[in-house]
Amino acid sequence: MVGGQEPMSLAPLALPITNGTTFYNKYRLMQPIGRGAFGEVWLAQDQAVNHQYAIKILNSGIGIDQRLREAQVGHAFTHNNLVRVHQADVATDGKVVIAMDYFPDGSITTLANPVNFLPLPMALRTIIDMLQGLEHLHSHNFFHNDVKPQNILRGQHGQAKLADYGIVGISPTGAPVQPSSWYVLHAAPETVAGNGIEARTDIFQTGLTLFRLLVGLGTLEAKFHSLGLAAYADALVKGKLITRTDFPAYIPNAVCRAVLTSIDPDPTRRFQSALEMRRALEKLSFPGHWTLDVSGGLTGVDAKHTYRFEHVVAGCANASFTAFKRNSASGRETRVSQFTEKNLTNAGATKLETSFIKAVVEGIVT
Ligand SMILES: Nc1ncnc2c1ncn2[C@@H]1O[C@H](COP(=O)(O)OP(=O)(O)OP(=O)(O)O)[C@@H](O)[C@H]1O
Repeated sequence: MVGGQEPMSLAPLALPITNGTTFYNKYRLMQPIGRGAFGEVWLAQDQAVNHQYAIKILNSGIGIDQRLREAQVGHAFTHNNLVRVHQADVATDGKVVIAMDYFPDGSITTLANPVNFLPLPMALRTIIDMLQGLEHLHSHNFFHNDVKPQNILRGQHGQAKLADYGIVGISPTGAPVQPSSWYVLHAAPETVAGNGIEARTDIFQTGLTLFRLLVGLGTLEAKFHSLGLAAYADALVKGKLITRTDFPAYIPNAVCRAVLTSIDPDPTRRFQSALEMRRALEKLSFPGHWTLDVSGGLTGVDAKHTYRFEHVVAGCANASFTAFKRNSASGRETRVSQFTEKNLTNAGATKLETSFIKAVVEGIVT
């Protein structure tokens, strides 16, 4: 059970963190696989049972109890969508070493296309999976409080696994608790206002995570850098940081609404539970989506075709829009006459482009 009571033994030596170092006579470090604010993560071989683990080595900047709590939370739950911690220990130099399941595919951020977003079905699937992990944590009154793309790992069968329990809040009753810290890009209004974290705070962070998966992993960071901390927090609190216009045309309205509901500044207007949010997302299914091809152009994809378009502007009142679809099996490309027109204004061509993009997602291109 969580609560600082796990047995621990002191490792005899403060060891260097480098290839070949062996912790606790069994975890032999093989290669670094990631770095966070509080330490680093290594792939290690457990020489006793011949199995690979991810070893997180947490530096001594924060108290041992708090760092061990991360391990205790990760050890307390066994769930298909939560990363499991197997063991933890404290070295004599104060480093905390945590052994957890190793996921060779890393975080879902590795699936992003050249402009840093995930295909719509993959983004929705990831969040639906991850919400099941959150449901499990919430059912025990644990609030994750660090939901973000880097903390969602890819399991053996492609399923999303929520990781990193470093700033989890544990509530005896389910009431809000004060977090030890929070991730500034995803800070919910109630957290900024000093009212702590609760299950709906994780919903807020999940909404921002979904937004980043759909629109661009770096989108919030870019807003943060252009606005500065105070204006960014103010916009989040007022519900103005992300509006409908921040979503490109290839994100369906129902998905935009789900994101905007989950990041409503008023927790009572968000999805009220991870289950409610999951059920809402499970209803959203689209035959097509758009991604970027290697040359930087948008490419539509569905089960049978790929789609592209040419939007040519020859003068202020002389634009044309041509839509194409290519049969994926035969490779044959044809024009889509329903969405092809000449002698348009640029605004008219842009309108047709938006309609085509949406039609591909909704599967209504004939
Ligand atoms: N169990 C694991 N298996 C495979 N890769 C992992 C595992 N745990 C973490 N990683 C990789 O290491 C990276 C760093 O993880 P870590 O939890 O230390 O930091 P973070 O979440 O990125 O940052 P912070 O600690 O600042 O929130 C992750 O983004 C992921 O790519």
